[in-house]
Amino acid sequence: MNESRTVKVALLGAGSVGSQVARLLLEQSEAFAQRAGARLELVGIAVRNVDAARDVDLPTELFTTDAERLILGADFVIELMGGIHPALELVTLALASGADVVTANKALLAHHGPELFEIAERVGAQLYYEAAVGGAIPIIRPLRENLAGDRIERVLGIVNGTTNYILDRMHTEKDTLEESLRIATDLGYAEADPTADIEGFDAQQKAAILASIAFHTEVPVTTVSREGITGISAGQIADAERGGHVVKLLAICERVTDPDTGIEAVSARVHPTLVPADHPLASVHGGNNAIFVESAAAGPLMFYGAGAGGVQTASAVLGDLVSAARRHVAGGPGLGESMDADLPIVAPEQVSTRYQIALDVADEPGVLAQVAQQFAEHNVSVATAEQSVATDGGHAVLVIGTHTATEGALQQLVQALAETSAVKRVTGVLRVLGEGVRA
Ligand SMILES: NC(=O)C1=CN([C@@H]2O[C@H](COP(=O)(O)OP(=O)(O)OC[C@H]3O[C@@H](n4cnc5c(N)ncnc54)[C@H](O)[C@@H]3O)[C@@H](O)[C@H]2O)C=CC1
Ligand SMILES: N[C@@H](CC=O)C(=O)O
Ligand code: NA
Repeated sequence: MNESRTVKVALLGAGSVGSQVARLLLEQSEAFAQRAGARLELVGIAVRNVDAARDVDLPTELFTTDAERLILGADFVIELMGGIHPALELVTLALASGADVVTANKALLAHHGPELFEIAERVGAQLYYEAAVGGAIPIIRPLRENLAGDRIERVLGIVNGTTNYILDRMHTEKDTLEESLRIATDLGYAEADPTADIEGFDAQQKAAILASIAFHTEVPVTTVSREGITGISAGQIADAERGGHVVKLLAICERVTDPDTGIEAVSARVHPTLVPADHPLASVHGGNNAIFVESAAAGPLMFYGAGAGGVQTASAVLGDLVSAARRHVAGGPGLGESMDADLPIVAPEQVSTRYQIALDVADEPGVLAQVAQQFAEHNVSVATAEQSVATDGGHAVLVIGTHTATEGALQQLVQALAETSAVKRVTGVLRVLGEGVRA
């Protein structure tokens, strides 16, 4: 190895993740030089305001507002600004100029991945993105490299640290969504606009990325059905606990085979899910993430750890940088993205799962029969039913668990229930995680 060689690294963004990447890159330059076979010189950090206060002390002379100029003088560009614009234009510029790019930007990859990978392939540059899914957890490289010789059936888990932190506090501290989000933001977990977290857009983007790699199929982010956690009430959390569950926001990506035709397709979705309290996913606390991968030969694998946080995510970014630098020094082609399977995508209404439906109903005879009739008419089979009188005594609460039903049938059923005279209100609909890691 020739550590006297130097490669130039430009950093875009010095927020929660970027400031930690810069600090570690400066503090551990000797160790990185040994591992990469070249000195990784941080030549500049592009920010919006060079005088802004920062959590980490970094040499002021590194800061610039001229991102384009910085990029054009670099061998590697680390993009940690977030958002689509100007990240898209800057990453495009970097790749087109032949620089390898490391990014943690799932929004950018989910919306513009194919065009960026195409530019990278055309010019022989590399685009690395381990930090974009699961923060510090190695999951992109295992899917792209270690499992490239296997057939993946399902990727399922918790992929957003902010919402896991919030739901965890709603269970354990009986805290509100708003207060928990404030703390998650202070901890550096949340996106610049936390709507991305709580409405499930961030998890949707991650699901699109995971499904694309796992099934060798371009899965557009718009085909991933999404429901966030803003509709989850303290009452639903209490009901979940009474029924031996916890509520988790899950991303579920699976290969499904039509039993009649044998045709395979991909389904990807994100929604709050009732997880049995003794399931491993129920023990994933705080900002942690956990992702199960089920594959034909390897069987079930679980990836667990810090899914958000500045310094934790910096680990994944720097791992990519060292890999990229080694390839740069050693030469040779990097890994290509293989989207050759090109499977069709399952329409959201055809996805099957189990549900739990909570209803406020009139406390009078004949109600159960009316409700049961709606289930029968919509071909949704009842697995469990529990009725209790509401604390105000004015009505009854009915919680019904279903056998597996399609999303389409479920939506029609919920609408019909809402219009049934005995039903005062449909208070909650949650999907239920099935046997093993299935949903
Ligand atoms: N915070 C976390 O736990 C994780 C974040 N990510 C991703 O990493 C990226 C960065 O996230 P954070 O560090 O949390 O964001 P942040 O909001 O804390 O930092 C963003 C930085 O980029 C700079 N920036 C934004 N727009 C700019 C522009 N137009 N020109 C120049 N500078 C600009 C900001 O001034 C700030 O320094 C995002 O893509 C995020 O989704 C990924 C995994 C975990
Ligand atoms: N906002 C994201 C950050 C990491 O991807 C999250 O909370 O998971
Ligand atoms: Na990761």
